[in-house]
Amino acid sequence: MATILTTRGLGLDYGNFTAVGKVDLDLEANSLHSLIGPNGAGKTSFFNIVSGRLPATRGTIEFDSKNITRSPAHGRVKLGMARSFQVTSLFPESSVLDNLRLAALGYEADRSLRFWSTWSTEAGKHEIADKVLVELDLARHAATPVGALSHGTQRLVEIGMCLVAKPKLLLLDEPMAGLGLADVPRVSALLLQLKASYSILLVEHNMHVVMGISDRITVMFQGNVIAEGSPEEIRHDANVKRVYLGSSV
Ligand SMILES: Nc1ncnc2c1ncn2[C@@H]1O[C@H](COP(=O)(O)OP(=O)(O)OP(=O)(O)O)[C@@H](O)[C@H]1O
Repeated sequence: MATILTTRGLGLDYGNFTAVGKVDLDLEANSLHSLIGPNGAGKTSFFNIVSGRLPATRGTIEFDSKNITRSPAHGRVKLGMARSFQVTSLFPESSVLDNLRLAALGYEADRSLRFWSTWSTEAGKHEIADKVLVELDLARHAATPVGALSHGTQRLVEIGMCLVAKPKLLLLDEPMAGLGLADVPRVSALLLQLKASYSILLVEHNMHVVMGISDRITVMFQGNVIAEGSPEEIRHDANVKRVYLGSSV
């Protein structure tokens, strides 16, 4: 299987503090790879360097066979990397479809300053938004204001706002956070469905979800990788149990 993302010795220091030491990670294309670990392990910092939000202090990142270590965040988006939006980036009074269309237009960075005037001519972008609506089974909510949706459905819209960029790799930061019990299976099922078409790197604290849907799991602790393997391997890893899982799974 092809590898879509490879990091070697990737690290990030905040001044004298090392948040990410030297991380080697290989993400197979069309797989769901989870990054887990206790609070402060460095997962979000790792996401920030992979997405280009923060520059790496050391190491390299290869994405889709290109060295992107020094590429700006928008360059990585153009190459096919998308990071999930937070709830706050949705327009609550606009409909689901309008939010998706705006996101689709927003990915055209060179058009961003004049997107209102090109609204009616952006048929291609509308088409992508329409497709994502169907892909996420949100068609019945197309005209509903996002603010009127349940948390779970809003989370699907957030993921949809990544998909309109037609990414190869989705970086999802805690998609289950804040969801009610009833919404968790719905969002997990969507992630399972998406890995047929996208590669996914997932940071998530819900261990039942992680163990149920991941192909591979990397465990971080104090900035470094302490284990990597299948859910079964991770579940039985003595070191991982000691520092993170305990008897929770
Ligand atoms: N801007 C910053 N400046 C200094 N230290 C930071 C900064 N951001 C994060 N840290 C520290 O870096 C370490 C790693 O934080 P990070 O948020 O990456 O961990 P995490 O694994 O994502 O944790 P969580 O599961 O709680 O989100 C923590 O000790 C944190 O306090």
